[in-house]
Amino acid sequence: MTDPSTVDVLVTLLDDGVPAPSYAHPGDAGADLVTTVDVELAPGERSLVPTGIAIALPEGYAAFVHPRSGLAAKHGVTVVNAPGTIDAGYRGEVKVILANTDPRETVRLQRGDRVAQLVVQKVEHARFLVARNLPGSHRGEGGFGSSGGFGTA
Ligand SMILES: O=c1ccn([C@H]2C[C@H](O)[C@@H](COP(=O)(O)OP(=O)(O)OP(=O)(O)O)O2)c(=O)[nH]1
Ligand SMILES: [Mg+2]
Repeated sequence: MTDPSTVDVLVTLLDDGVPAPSYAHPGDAGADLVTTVDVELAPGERSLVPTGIAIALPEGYAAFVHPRSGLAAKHGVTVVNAPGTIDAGYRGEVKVILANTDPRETVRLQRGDRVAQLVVQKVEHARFLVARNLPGSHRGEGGFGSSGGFGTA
């Protein structure tokens, strides 16, 4: 497999001992983010978690904070606003809004744990052209399960 194309992103490390984001495997889409603090999440609780990094994305890019599937599957930990959007112009600390969806178990995360992953993507800016009518399409206005789905289809 060939490696994905790359883009240079400047990172400042705001916390000694916190690594720059890194990809666990060469072809991974997401670079792991760690928490700089210990976090305890009771069932249903959420927390704004610092990652110890700030980044400068080139114009025309954004980064998206995604949950990690292992934490989600094993512990019910997710990112509330998934995917969180990091704008190219944002220079503050990247933070992750974690929540514990498990109905019973408290989750304890430790400083240095990888809690989310950052996906860097090219983004387009739209010119929103106001029109009275939109061109027809096969789907039309159908949505929200119009193509069938579970059980009663
Ligand atoms: O998961 C996230 C989401 C956002 N941000 C930072 C970077 C982003 O550029 C900024 C604003 O995010 P967003 O536009 O989603 O939040 P908002 O509620 O619209 O705030 P604002 O009025 O500052 O745009 O907050 C994070 O660090 N983590
Ligand atoms: Mg905003």
